[in-house]
Amino acid sequence: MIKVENLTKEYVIPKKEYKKNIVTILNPPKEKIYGLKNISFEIKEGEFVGLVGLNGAGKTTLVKTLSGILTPTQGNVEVLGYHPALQRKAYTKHISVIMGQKSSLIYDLPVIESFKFYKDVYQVDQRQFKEKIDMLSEYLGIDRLLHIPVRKLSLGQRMKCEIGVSFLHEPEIIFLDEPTLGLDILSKRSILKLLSELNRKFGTTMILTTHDIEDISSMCERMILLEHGNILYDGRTSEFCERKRYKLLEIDYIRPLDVDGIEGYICEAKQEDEHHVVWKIEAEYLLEVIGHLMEQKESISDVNINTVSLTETIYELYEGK
Ligand SMILES: Nc1ncnc2c1ncn2[C@@H]1O[C@H](COP(=O)(O)OP(=O)(O)OP(=O)(O)O)[C@@H](O)[C@H]1O
Repeated sequence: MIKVENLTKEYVIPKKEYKKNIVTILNPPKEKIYGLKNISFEIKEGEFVGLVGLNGAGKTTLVKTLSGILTPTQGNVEVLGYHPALQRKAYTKHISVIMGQKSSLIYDLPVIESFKFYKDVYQVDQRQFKEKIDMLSEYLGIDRLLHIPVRKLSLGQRMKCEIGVSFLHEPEIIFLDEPTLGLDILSKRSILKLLSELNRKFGTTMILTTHDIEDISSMCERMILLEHGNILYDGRTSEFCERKRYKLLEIDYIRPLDVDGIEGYICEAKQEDEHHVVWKIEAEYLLEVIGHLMEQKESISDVNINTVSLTETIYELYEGK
């Protein structure tokens, strides 16, 4: 459904600092910035993929390239058999793009007017439109919002309406660029849950970008982690979480601990006081370490296990720790 081969996207921008002379004044030098560097992957129909990465990782560049807004500098992008940037008009009938920072709704008019506008844009017939409105308002719980001007909606309510509008023409793919930006934790959860249900109910392929891996860990089976335009990880989210997750073992001890045979599993040891140490262990070695501690339980007065957040784990991965 989505096939990306050796995709590179460069931006050419004016150089900030350069020596001024007659040549450079007449022809100011430019520099290249890489949005994406030679990346390849495929996405199958019905997948819900999380695109994760820090600021500037290339998430928006990838979404814009996949949705036909940007043209690749090099490489090949094929979505639903289309070349998005070259066949944009025919292609956009099959997709929707939701951007957390931008609204596709008409700010001063009641929400229903935006639905009517997109009905005409996508040439949805009147009977289908009525059915869709009924179904979406019930599903998204937006029926009482339809007659309120967009400007009076909360961010969470607006996002539900954005999702409603984006489903009007039954797109095969929805690109969501940080749809939960600025939402409080409850609205965020409710939007993510809705998206996950819509993906399951309609089989719509969804590509969601976020900074926050915790957002996607429960709903996207697959994640692609980007860093400086490269793919750092592409695979099952659960596998990433299991493999990369760290545990913190807080140990209170009476006598010095014997770490023979397990010292290799302790990524970090923080001696908090004379009888209290915190070990950072990769989750997959936790049982072995606990087993080893059990053998010296007379020396130990208490052990607590905590989990390091996934976001923190990703930051460490970026920093190459
Ligand atoms: N229009 C542009 N002109 C020049 N450089 C750009 C442009 N858009 C993006 N870039 C650069 O491309 C790189 C990737 O940016 P992009 O916006 O795709 O990252 P992102 O992962 O979406 O970041 P964020 O989470 O901050 O939105 C960055 O170095 C950015 O400065």
